[in-house]
Amino acid sequence: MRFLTAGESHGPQLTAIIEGLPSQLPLLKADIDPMLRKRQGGYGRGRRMVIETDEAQIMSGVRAGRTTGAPVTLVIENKDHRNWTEIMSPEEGGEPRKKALTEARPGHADLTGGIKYRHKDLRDVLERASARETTARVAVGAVALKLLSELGIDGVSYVTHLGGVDALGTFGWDRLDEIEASDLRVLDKDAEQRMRDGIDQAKKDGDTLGGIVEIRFRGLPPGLGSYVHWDRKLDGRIAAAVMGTQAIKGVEIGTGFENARVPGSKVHDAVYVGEGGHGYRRETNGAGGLEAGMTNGEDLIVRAAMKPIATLMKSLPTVDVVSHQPADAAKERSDTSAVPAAGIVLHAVIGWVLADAVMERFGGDSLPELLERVQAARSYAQHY
Ligand SMILES: Cc1cc2nc3c(=O)[nH]c(=O)nc-3n(C[C@H](O)[C@H](O)[C@H](O)COP(=O)(O)O)c2cc1C
Ligand SMILES: C=C(O[C@@H]1CC(C(=O)O)=C[C@@H](OP(=O)(O)O)[C@H]1O)C(=O)O
Repeated sequence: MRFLTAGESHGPQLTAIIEGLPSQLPLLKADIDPMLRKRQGGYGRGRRMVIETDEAQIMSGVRAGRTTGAPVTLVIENKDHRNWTEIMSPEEGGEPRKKALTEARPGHADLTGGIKYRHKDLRDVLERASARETTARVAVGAVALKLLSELGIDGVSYVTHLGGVDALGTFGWDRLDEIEASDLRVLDKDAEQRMRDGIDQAKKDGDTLGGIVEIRFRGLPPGLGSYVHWDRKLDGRIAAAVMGTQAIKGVEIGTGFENARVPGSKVHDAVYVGEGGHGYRRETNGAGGLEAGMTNGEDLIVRAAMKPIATLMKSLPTVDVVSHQPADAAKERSDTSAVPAAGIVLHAVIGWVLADAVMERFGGDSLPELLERVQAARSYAQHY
């Protein structure tokens, strides 16, 4: 499968085209919109999220609630565009240049993007670098998650750290409702309050905060991805999708970094004969569900570090790219922290990688065909 996204942060809309979905997949707008709404949430987001009420329009590839096998086009309107029509107009004229942004923000795409694409109004850079684009990837990911759910695979994201405050890392699938009920997506009420206080303080100080999110999937059949060639390894493909997300600066699978500190006997997950004498089971999951670039049937566990937002109200020193004089970095309207939202984005982009790996391994032009093949592979693994 493949997809492309297009659209600027303050342009009229975001567009995504997905190609390669099987036919007969039940798909409604209602399968996509709740995830878009979740991505907008989280304590610490800026005023833009009050303006937008993201919803997807399905413009092709679906009839009567089922995919046809043709490319699926998704459109999400930018409600804020009405305030930016002159500035974002594709027509020539003086108006679009009036609000030129020239004080490059350290940590954002501004300076290098300006040099690379020869822009002196850095708005031409930030409009596409902006994480507004993640709306389109979440819409695409929601479709991928729908496909996975038909195969009995689902996932969740939650926050384990925000701006110096740790939340409980332990997780049980029975606590899903608790995660969804928290606007910081944490399981620990005490930590949640301290995170909230930290965000309030950062906002007062004109500063920003980052954090760590964990994403888990369950129900994955063994053997997605492959060890036979580097670019087919699923851990690499997941890491690329995670690192390809705005502001993500670190990724870990299972107990990744901790593994470097302890002996192998404390790292690797011993294998035992499965329940009733069939199949296999493990009692630990340090591998995070991946061995040699393949799913091993255990839960997939991915952790990602988000840096603090680059736009600071207490500006960092920079240089004006037109006057070439020292300046304070531009103050754009911005989030103070967007860690829970990043978790939703990562849930979506990992969902895409998994759905893509499912289609690659099992193929099938229609969902019933795909289901038969997945079922056969699960049964084979059970009796291997
Ligand atoms: C959900 C989400 C919201 C974000 N909101 C902002 C924001 O309001 N202001 C900002 O400067 N950066 C924000 N970012 C991060 C920037 O888009 C990102 O730092 C920038 O594009 C530079 O890319 P890099 O951090 O990956 O190097 C956000 C990122 C995510 C994932
Ligand atoms: C629009 C979104 O996030 C934006 C991401 C972003 C950035 O620089 O990445 C900057 C801000 O844009 P604006 O100046 O329009 O408020 C965020 O609001 C969104 O998440 O939908």
